[in-house]
Formats: sequence, structure tokens, C-alpha cells
Amino acid sequence: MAGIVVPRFELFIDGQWKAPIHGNRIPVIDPATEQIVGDIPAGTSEDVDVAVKAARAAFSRNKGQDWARAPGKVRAQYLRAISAKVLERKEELARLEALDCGKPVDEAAWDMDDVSGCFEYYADLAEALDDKNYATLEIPLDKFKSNVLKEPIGVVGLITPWNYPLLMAAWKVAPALAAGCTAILKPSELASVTCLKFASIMQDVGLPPGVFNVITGLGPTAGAPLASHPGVDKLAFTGSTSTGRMIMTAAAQNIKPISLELGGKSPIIIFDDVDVEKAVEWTMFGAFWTNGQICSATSRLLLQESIAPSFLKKLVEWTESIKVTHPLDKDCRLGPIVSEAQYKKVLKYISNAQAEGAKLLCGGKRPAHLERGYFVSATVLGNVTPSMQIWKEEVFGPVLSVTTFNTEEEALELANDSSYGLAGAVISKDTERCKRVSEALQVGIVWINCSQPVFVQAPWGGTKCSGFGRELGEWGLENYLSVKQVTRYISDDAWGWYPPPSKK
Ligand SMILES: NC(=O)C1=CN([C@@H]2O[C@H](COP(=O)(O)OP(=O)(O)OC[C@H]3O[C@@H](n4cnc5c(N)ncnc54)[C@H](O)[C@@H]3O)[C@@H](O)[C@H]2O)C=CC1
Ligand SMILES: N=C(N)NCCCC(=O)O
Ligand code: NA
Repeated sequence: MAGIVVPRFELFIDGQWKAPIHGNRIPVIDPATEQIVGDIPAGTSEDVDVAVKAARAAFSRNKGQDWARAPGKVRAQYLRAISAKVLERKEELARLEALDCGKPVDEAAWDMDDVSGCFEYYADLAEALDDKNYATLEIPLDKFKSNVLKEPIGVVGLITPWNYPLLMAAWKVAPALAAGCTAILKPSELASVTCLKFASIMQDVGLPPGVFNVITGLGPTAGAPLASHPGVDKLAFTGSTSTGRMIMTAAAQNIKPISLELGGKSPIIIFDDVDVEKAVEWTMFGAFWTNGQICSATSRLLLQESIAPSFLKKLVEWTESIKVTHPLDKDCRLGPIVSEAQYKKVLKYISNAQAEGAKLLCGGKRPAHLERGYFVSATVLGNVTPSMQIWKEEVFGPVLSVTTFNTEEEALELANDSSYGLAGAVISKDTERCKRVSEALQVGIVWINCSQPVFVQAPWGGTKCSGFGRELGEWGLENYLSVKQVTRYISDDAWGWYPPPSKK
């Protein structure tokens, strides 16, 4: 793509750029053109080991005074500087992100605002930590005093996906650094460029060496050694359920805490009292934003029977008008799938669905005006039944499956009949009904009269096979803090449990 060059980076370890010990690199592919546009270093277990040592040294350097035990106020200054630099480089970061993962550049620019906002938010929380620490507990014996100390958990391993490459990293890095942890980030091999670029921001703001490290590389050869490294005190992961299972298994060997944000197959329930135009647009946004590659995508549409025909007509008409182009083109609203493998997987899901009896209402293939690239037009599949693969499994592409219901009870039963439990949306003018539905959905995130907007203040995470633990908000910070009680005996009296030995 004219005007954008992917910079060449090495691994970022201990505040320096280091070539991977084995010297290998992984190509960066522009999914819109299928061309190689750069490469990233392929780290391995040896590099992970060096990074973990650097992070450990940074954690305890100068008895922790430089970072882990520094006042939250001090760490907040770095976080604010990072936030400002991200904004300053927003355009370049957004363009690199769009090129690398295929999301429309306007969406990538939005992500960069969110990245910046996330660092700003956790800067506030880092400052607030100073006052909250040593909170005194109410205890029933006045001979004792008990306080709660919150300490950084230690060295953390952060493994992230390709759909929001820098944002998913920010959701982990910002609270980890706010807490006083030191971190090793392993971004997805399918989109690592902005995370490497981000490391240069860490250098520019003068972050103490070793506090933040980036090891790029493949899952099995760079991610797995990080997940199983005994020198890592906590793991945070966003990605597929199957990889999440492997990470949990690795963490179990070392008894390390983890947070897992995994896949989803989230429902959007639309009742017959809605304003159809508005409901159709939220339905599209919930399924096609970020090319449909969102863990929380509301990719199962449950439509109340009475409005189904008119709703679907509008939905298909509008969906067919979505602008599909190179993600760096102006006003692009749907870009390519991230990689060839994912592209093939998405097409396979669509053909399987048709073979099982689903009806292709629109999309289903690369649009005619594009000769190459991993593009799949926004796809709507009607006549989907709960036993079909397309209703049960996460596609991770712009594919919406539709079914209908008659009663609220029926809608909830269909919505909750899933192995996943990340998010759900309900659209209706009846506020009481929306409240009932939000309470009945077995998920971690509910949207009422919208789908997908995320606020850094609100907890993010799921139930069932969508994982556990919550990112963002104050919950996001707690992930990286360890809680210690300090209980003091403050009485002058002897304890007096054992009678003193009798003096002969
Ligand atoms: N919940 C979410 O946000 C995401 C869900 N997915 C789902 O996963 C499917 C496959 O995408 P992938 O890129 O293969 O996701 P993945 O779950 O394999 O990749 C996520 C991260 O885990 C790393 N990883 C892979 N194997 C690992 C291992 N054994 N140990 C440690 N780290 C490992 C990867 O390198 C990457 O950094 C998608 O089609 C989608 O259904 C993918 C990305 C994000
Ligand atoms: N930025 C927004 N709105 N959503 C991010 C969703 C992240 C995910 O797929 O895990
Ligand atoms: Na890429």
C-alpha cells in the first residue's frame, strides 16, 4: 500500500532491541493484497527466558523502589506519558494496525483512542492505590489491628490475539504497570507490528528497562514457553477457547493465577416493538464491526417472528450496501479476514451452514469488485436452527445467523443454550423486559438497545467456555494485585493462653 512502510523491529527485552537468539523471522502479510509487507522476529523459549529474567530483575531493582514499590503516583506519570505518545502517533499506529490485521482504518483510529484512554484511566487508578493501601479492617478484638496491603503480583505474562492487537495488549499492560508488575507481552503472530511500535513508545518515555518486554513469535514456540515459565507469576490471555485450555493447563503446573477471555457466540434478541432502522444498524454493528472478528460479536440474531420478514428485508438491503475495500481506503467499513487460514475457515463455516439447510440471504464470498485479498462480504444466514454448527460455533468473521422466536421465554432459552457466555444484547422499547432479559442472560456483558460499545470503567469478561476473570475497570487492576493481610497485636497484656510453668 503506497505511503506505508512496516518498520523492521527486533524483540524488545530489557529496554533494548534484541534479535531473536535463533535469528528467525515471520512474514507480515497485508490480508487485503496477500502481499508480504514486512516481517517480525520469531522469538523462542530462549528469548522468553531472557525476557523473564529481565522482568524479574526490573521488579526487584533497587529493592523495588524503582518500580514495584514506587508510589502509584510515580508509575502514573509513565502511564500518562504513554497515553499522550499513543495519541501523538495515533495516525501512524492506526494505519499500521489496519494494514496488519485488515480492520478499517477508521476503526483502528478508534482503537488508538481507546488505547490512550486505557493508559490514562489506569494512571488514575495507580494514583488512587497510594491512598487505598493499608486499609484498616473492622475486627472484633481490640487487642489487634489488621490492615490490608495490596502489592503487585510480580512478573506477568500477557498473551494476546490479532483482532484488536494493540487494544487487547493495552487492556493488560496498563493495569499491570499501574499495579507495579513487570510484563512480557506475546502478541499474535498474525498482527504484532503495533505492539512492537508500542515498545518504542516505552523507550521514548524512559520506562525503566525490563518493566515491559515484547516477545513476538508463534504460539507453540513463543507463547507456550511463556505460559509454562516458572518465573512468571500470573498469566492473562485473550484468544480462542482451545488455546485458553492449554494456557490453563500450563499455569496449573506452576499453580499460577490466570485470567482468560475466550471466544463467544453471543445472542442479540430483537423484540417486535423496536424502531426497525435503529435495531437493524445495531445488529449490523454487532456482527460486522471489526470484520466480525470480535469475541463479543452478537453473531446469533434472535428475531421475534412477527417482524422477521420486514426486519430481514431491511437488514439484507443495508448489509449489501456496506463499503468493502482495502482497509486503508477512505470510508472503508469492511476489510479482509486477517489471514488465509481464517478466510478459508470462514468460507467453510458458510458452506457447512448451507449444507445443513441454512439459507444464504446475502454475502458468502469475496465481493465481485475485489480480485484478491481475504475478503468475505458481510453474510446473513437465515433459517438457522439450534442444532446447526453455525449456531453453536464461533466463526470469527462477518457472518450473522438468524433464527426466530415467539415468546420472551423461548428467546431466553435459545439465547442461553450455548457453551459460551461472553455477551448478549437485547433490543426493545420495554424497559422492564430489557431488565428481565439482562438478568436472565448467562453472560458477563449485556448491551441494551445497542451492541459492542465498551467503556474502560466497566468490567469485561465472560462465563462458561468464554473464560473467567474480568478486565477493565477496578477489576482489571485487581488482576495484577496480590492481597496481603498484616495483623498486629497491639495490647500490652501477655497473651495468657498457656499458664506459665510453676516456679519451683
Ligand atoms: N476471544 C478472542 O478475542 C479471540 C478468539 N479467537 C478465536 O480463535 C480462533 C483461532 O485464532 P488464533 O489466532 O489461532 O487464536 P489463538 O487463541 O491460537 O491465539 C491467541 C494467542 O495465543 C497464542 N498461542 C497460540 N497457541 C499457544 C500456546 N500453545 N500457548 C501459548 N500461547 C499460544 C497465539 O500466538 C496468540 O498470541 C479464531 O477463529 C477465533 O474463533 C481468535 C482471536 C481472538
Ligand atoms: N473495543 C471494543 N468495543 N471491543 C473490544 C472487543 C475485544 C474483544 O474482541 O475481546
Ligand atoms: Na498481518
